[in-house]
Amino acid sequence: MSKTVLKLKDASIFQGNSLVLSEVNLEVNKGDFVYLIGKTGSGKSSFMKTLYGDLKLTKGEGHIVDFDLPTLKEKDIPFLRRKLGIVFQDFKLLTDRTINDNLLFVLKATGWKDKAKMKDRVASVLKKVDMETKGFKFPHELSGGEQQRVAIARALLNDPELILADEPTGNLDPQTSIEVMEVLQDINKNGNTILMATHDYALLLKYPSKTLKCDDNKVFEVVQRKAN
Ligand SMILES: Nc1ncnc2c1ncn2[C@@H]1O[C@H](COP(=O)(O)OP(=O)(O)OP(=O)(O)O)[C@@H](O)[C@H]1O
Repeated sequence: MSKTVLKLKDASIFQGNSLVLSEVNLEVNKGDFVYLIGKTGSGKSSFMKTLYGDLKLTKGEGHIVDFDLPTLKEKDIPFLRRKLGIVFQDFKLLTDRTINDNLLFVLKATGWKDKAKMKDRVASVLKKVDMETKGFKFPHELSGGEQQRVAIARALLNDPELILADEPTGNLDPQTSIEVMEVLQDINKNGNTILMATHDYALLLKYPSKTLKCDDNKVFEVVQRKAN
């Protein structure tokens, strides 16, 4: 049986006092690629934030990579995030240092000590996203698509059990979106589990996969018709 990396049962997601999503039930298993879609304001980001501990789960049950969300303490959040790889729409690279130093910074912050192993790890994740020759560059010297590939490499550093990608192609043109999507597809084929929020329906059609939709304060699975 495949391992469950995320499970929510009758969960409600709030922003302050306002209810964003209710009766959320879902399960993501190891190796899955799952889309989360829905129009602006439907709750995709709030949903993602709940999963990485930025919003508290106050109602219902939630379990993610061996962490229990309702009882998650502030001090547990860094440990939860070490088991997750998070990719944002706006890349969030540190602009004052090179790509290599961006990645080394994360390794240092997550307890890595051995310099040679750190260097190898950085080279290995950059290779996975086809950026192994660009480590010496600064973020502003890279295109948006390249920066996002680096952000994906950064998410892979600690071998995450689940990658949460919140609109990873939201700032990219259609062709570059496809290139970034190819990277995500590749790492999924290599065994990484991915939950990706998007409003890019073209990507869904091109790369069909399990799809959850936020609408009317609920999350439900959409059955995609396969193109003949
Ligand atoms: N920090 C906040 N404080 C209060 N309400 C918020 C906050 N962030 C979002 N909301 C509200 O929560 C609801 C869901 O927003 P959310 O950002 O999760 O939607 P979304 O589907 O991710 O939208 P988008 O695609 O525009 O990012 C909206 O009604 C929004 O106004």
